[in-house]
Amino acid sequence: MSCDQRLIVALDVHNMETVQQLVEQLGDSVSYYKVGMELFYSVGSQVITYLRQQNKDIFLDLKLHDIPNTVGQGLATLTQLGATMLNVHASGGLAMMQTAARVVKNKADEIQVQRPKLIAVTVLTSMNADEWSALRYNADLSQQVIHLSQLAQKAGMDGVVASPQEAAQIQAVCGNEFIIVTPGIRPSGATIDDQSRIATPARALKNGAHHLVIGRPITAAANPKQAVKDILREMREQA
Ligand SMILES: O=C(O)c1cc(=O)[nH]c(=O)n1[C@@H]1O[C@H](COP(=O)(O)O)[C@@H](O)[C@H]1O
Repeated sequence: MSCDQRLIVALDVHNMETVQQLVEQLGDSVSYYKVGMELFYSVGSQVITYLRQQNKDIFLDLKLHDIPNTVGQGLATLTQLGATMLNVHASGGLAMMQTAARVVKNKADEIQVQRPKLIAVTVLTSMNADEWSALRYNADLSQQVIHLSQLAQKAGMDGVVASPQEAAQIQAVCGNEFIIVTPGIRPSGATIDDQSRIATPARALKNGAHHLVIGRPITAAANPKQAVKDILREMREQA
């Protein structure tokens, strides 16, 4: 089974033993993994070292959201770990994202490594219309996702994290080169869990997503390797 760079498997587990079991089991069928808060806060940078040794690409998803200086200093350290992609929250604002982009570029140049891609989280895929209106922003949810995508592009981000339901609109306003990463992917019949704005892998790709982030439908499956196989087949049918 060949791998597909468009699939990013979210390693939302909290020890190295489980990581190694999953990565060994999935073998060559998966080349790109996401390390998020649960795993990074539990085991630290050893998981990045391990995945690099396995020649895997890594999306280090720590969703930084703070004042520009703090985010910049945090990213300067993270840039040294060797992840393929890092992220911040777009709602941290234009100045914060500009600082983030500048710091990552400067640090990568300084230590002579490939610059990690830097993307911005728009509105979390777990959020539905009711929850959104309780936050009392002026724009409606999808308008806000598009607005934050444009702001991220203006700040020099390489792309955004958004739901597959907004991907087509983002592509229309930000163009094909702007990376769209979509979690909230559920193959038909899968448990929805805490996600809200979801789509199938096929629909997400049709809408213009470059990368699909998929966690529990694979990691909690009785047979994760078979789950990947089924998802890759569906993705290829869309190619
Ligand atoms: O930045 C992310 O990766 C992210 C953003 C978002 O809006 N929604 C979202 O679900 N994610 C992450 O994507 C993964 C989705 O996992 P599953 O719901 O298990 O497929 C989780 O690791 C989330 O942290």
